[in-house]
Amino acid sequence: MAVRAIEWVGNETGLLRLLDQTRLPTEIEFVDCRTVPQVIEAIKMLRVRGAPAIGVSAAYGIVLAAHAATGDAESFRQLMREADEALFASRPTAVNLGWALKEMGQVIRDVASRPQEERLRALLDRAREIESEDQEMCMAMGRHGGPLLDHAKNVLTHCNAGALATAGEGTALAVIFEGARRNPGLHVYADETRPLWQGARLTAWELVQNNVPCTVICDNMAASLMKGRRIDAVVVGADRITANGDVANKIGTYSVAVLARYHGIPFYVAAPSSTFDFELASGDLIPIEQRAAGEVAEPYGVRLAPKEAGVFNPAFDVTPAELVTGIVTEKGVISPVNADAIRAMLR
Ligand SMILES: CSC[C@H]1O[C@H](OP(=O)(O)O)[C@H](O)[C@@H]1O
Repeated sequence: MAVRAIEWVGNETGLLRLLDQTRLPTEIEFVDCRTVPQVIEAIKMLRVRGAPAIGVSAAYGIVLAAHAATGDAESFRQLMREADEALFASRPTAVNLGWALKEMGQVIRDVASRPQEERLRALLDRAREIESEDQEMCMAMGRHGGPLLDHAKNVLTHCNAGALATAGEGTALAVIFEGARRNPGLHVYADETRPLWQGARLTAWELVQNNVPCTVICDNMAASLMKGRRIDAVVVGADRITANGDVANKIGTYSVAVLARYHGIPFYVAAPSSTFDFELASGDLIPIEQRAAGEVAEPYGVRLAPKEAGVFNPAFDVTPAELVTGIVTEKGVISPVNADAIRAMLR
């Protein structure tokens, strides 16, 4: 994809340029972040979104924080701790955010007593590594997952787990793009993914940009397509996978997984090792982000429900491991999913 979701511009004193995904698919606009609050606003407003992309953006946010942390070692540590906590609090479900901040935290501890120029260079080097590692993991997930679609005609995906959600080609979409390269007849059904339409606005845009045939459907249409034997496989991304293989992903993923199981359709999850949270035993422990009522009841300022009505707007749900046919990681496909298989593959 020619347009990058995330780009560090310049040297150690540079800035973080983010593609503003709230403007897609009709406008290509960027936001230049020079401060941590600007990065936090972009994450909270989903200008940048997707578990790996959030992690990479937070890593660069730590570099931006260091620009202002020019004092002695103790004041540096204090300011960086405040930046870490503020970035960590921006969105609670995607574990990649916390993972990236932990990685940057190690560098902060290592360089706190060094001159400022050395601090900035070390932090930028690690943030760039996190970005390039994610790019490599996306390619590897494509390699491992693409063959799963060799005999598929139609694949369904939910939300957006593509280049817009990562630093590379995506997770689920990396599998689908490689699947389309190996199997040129592959067609994709993209759930629109209410309430923020990541599927219609972002996944369809990425597929069209990459000349992969796709059809946008409402989230309530997948069942009929499956009943009509129009779906051969499902591939989705993930925001957090717990030690037992339970998967947190965009709201609506669990519904798709139940439907796929009922109709005997393989349900794959694509996620890098940075999406696994071995500190949580099961998915019921995953913090689920609750978002504003307006996203459901008044999108783009159009009132769709009475103000007096309550609104339920969880951003994610949890699919139990037993509904997952396999998890595509950068180290291979874990199937059938279980805690031992995950640990053996990723540790
Ligand atoms: C490759 S992670 C993509 C993952 O993130 C999305 O959530 P959001 O758009 O709210 O950041 C969705 O759950 C995707 O599957």
